[in-house]
This record gives sequence, structure tokens and C-alpha cells, in this order.
Amino acid sequence: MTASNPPLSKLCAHCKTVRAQILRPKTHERLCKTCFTTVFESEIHATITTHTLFQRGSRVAIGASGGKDSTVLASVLKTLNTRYDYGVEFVLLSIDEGITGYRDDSLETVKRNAVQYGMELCILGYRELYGWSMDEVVAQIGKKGNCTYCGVFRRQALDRGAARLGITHVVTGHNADDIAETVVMNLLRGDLPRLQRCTSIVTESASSPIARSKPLKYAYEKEIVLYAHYKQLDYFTTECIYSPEAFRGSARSLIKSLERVRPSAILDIVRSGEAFAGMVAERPGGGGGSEQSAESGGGCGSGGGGRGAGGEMADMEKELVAAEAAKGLETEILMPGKRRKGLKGQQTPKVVKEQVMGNCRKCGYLTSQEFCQACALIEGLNKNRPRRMIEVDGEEVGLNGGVEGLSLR
Ligand SMILES: Nc1ncnc2c1ncn2[C@@H]1O[C@H](COP(=O)(O)OP(=O)(O)OP(=O)(O)O)[C@@H](O)[C@H]1O
Repeated sequence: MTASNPPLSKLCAHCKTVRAQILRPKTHERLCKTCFTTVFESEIHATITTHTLFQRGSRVAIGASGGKDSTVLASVLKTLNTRYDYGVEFVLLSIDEGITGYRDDSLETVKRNAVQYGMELCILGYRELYGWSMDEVVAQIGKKGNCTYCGVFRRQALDRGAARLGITHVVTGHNADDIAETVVMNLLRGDLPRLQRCTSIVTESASSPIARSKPLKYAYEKEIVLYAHYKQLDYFTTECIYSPEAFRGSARSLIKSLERVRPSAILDIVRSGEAFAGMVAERPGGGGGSEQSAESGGGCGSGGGGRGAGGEMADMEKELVAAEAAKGLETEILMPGKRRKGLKGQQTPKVVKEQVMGNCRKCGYLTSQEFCQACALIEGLNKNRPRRMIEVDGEEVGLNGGVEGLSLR
């Protein structure tokens, strides 16, 4: 062994020729940068091919927020489309929620990404679609419950944007951590129908002609950040200024604690969610999902509650160094202390009414009600009587206190 010739234990576990530079978050293998990048891309390719996500000749919209997940998704899809000749045309679809100091800045990133990846970009705004920006919604209703408005609006906006582009498939950047959080949240709520839907990689719902899929479903958030760093991708790191999702934040902390003592924990939770889903009986009406589908792409579902606004890489690098020292360390897992008001009684599986789909009398969007959720919310805003309840899956739920995260995944 010489100074330029590292010991075998320090070599990349894959190529076994160059020095390992990272401890891979998902497996704790020691890899060099090149092998990490290759493995990361290959796993996403495997997810795509195993689930036959794309058809040759199709056009697919990428829900592009300018954040790390959707930026990595766009970059990887471009790479894989070229490398494996998927024959797919990818288009960027961005929804401008109208959040000053957040979405206006991130949309500038998406505009640059469109040029960098040579993809068409379509931007659609809440103000144009609904007459209300999120800044205006929050000015009227306050921050509490605003994520539900945003989630309902975004889901519909992505559908409308895709329809405008003549596209029937939207991919989103939801990653394994997002899905694990949702599995845990749905388990804690005892919400089996949502538990069943949240792990599906492709969701097609009776309430929408647009299919959604999540090619990053098995990708760890930490690896997404590493990939973005190594590839020097141009992405936006600020968190939404209106996202106070305390319940999701608690689920995230729990999962991060588990990941610290067992790196496979995130994937284990996703796989367990899939196994549970297989055991849950189909809902009446075919289980096609509701207007407010449990995994719909969008909303501020994964915002807030502990994600770094910038400095993510510095944190990760520290974590990588600390990871070795932390091997075998037991961490106490803290469960949220209080039960949230309004969640009582949701621990047993819900019986859901059968839903008959029709069109919203106001905007024509598919819904099982007279008016779609977006129109019901807008009507309340227009009358200066913001709604406190909304019908989800045939059940009235409150918008304030206790329904956070319901709308988004
Ligand atoms: N404004 C938007 N326009 C288009 N797609 C969006 C928008 N917001 C979210 N999405 C889609 O939904 C996914 C999950 O969104 P979420 O709000 O949970 O953000 P995130 O996990 O921080 O993702 P990202 O890092 O891509 O912002 C995003 O990766 C993206 O594909």
C-alpha cells in the first residue's frame, strides 16, 4: 500500500478501483461518486421498467416545482430517456400557487431547467384558474388549514395543465421518505383506504383522466440531495412559507430517528405499506380513488417540519462523517405526545360511502359532489365565509386542526 493506493477497505465497494467517497445512505455501502451516480440512476430505471411507467411515443408531464426532488426527477428522466431510448417526450408543468418570495423564485429555477434540459415548460397559476392566489387565501383564512386549500387547488391545477398540454400522465418527485411519512401518518390515523393508495406507484382515479406516477418512489431523500450535488443541478431550496404541517413533521422526525439506527427503515416502511395495501379490501365503487386522492402530487405535504432551507449538503456531509461513529447507537424514538383534536375515533378502519362520479356544476371538473372541492372552497372564500369542513372520500373533515396532510398523498 502506498499513499496513492488506498487500502482495500477504503475502496469503492462497486468498482473496487478508486477510493470510496460516500457512505451510501440507503445501504451504508462505501462508494465512489461515479458508482453512486450510476447506481442511483440504475435503480430509477429499474423502477420505471419494472412498473412499465412509460410508453414509447407518449408525452409525459413532470410536475416541476423547482425543488430538489422534481429537479432531480427531470434531470434523471432526461438522462435515462437518452441512455435507454424510452422514446418519451417530457414536458415541465409548473403550478404557480401565488406565494410571493417562494414560488415566484422557484419558478425562475424551473425556467432555467427548461432551457438546461431542453424541455417545453407550461406554467399555470391559481390566480388565473381560481381567481385567488395563496397569498390572498392566507390573507383571508390565515395559515391554519391553508395546506388543504393549496393541495386541492394544486391537484386540480396539475390535471388542468396536463389536459391543456394534451397529456394524460403526470410524474411527480415524491420520494421514499415522503411515502414512508405518509404510510406512518395513515397508520396512526387508522386510515386504511389512504394507506392502500399512498404506496401505489401509479394512481389512476375515477375523478381524473390524468394518471400520476412516482418514479422516485424508492429513492431516499438524502441520495436525491447527493445526486443533485454531484450533478451540480440548479434547484431551489427554500421551504414554503405557509406550510405548518405539524403531523407530517412529527412523522418525519420519527422516520429520521429510525433511519439513524437502521438505514433500511425508510424502504422497510414503504414495503410494509405496500404489503398492508395488498391486504386492505378494495373500497366500494372499485377503490379508484377520490377527488382528493391520497397520493395526489402536490400540496405542501412534505414542506416544513425539519427540512433544511439551504445548508442541506453541509448537514449531510456532517451526517456522513457521524454515521460511522453512530453505528450501533440506539436512539430513543419519541412518539407525538398528544392526540390531535378531531382524530379521535379514526383509529378503526372507516366505512366509506360509495361514490358516483359526475361533473362539477360550476367548472365541469370530475367530482362525486354537486360542486368539486376547489369550487366549494372558492365559494366560501368569495363569500368571505371560508369553509371549515370539506367532503373527502364521502366524509366531512375539518380544515383546521387535524386534517393536515390528508389532501396530498
Ligand atoms: N407548484 C408545483 N408545480 C408543479 N409540481 C409540483 C408543485 N409543487 C409540488 N409539485 C410536485 O409534487 C411533488 C411533491 O411536492 P412537495 O410539495 O411535497 O415538495 P417536495 O417534496 O419538496 O418536492 P420538490 O423538492 O420537487 O419541491 C414535487 O416533487 C413535484 O413533482
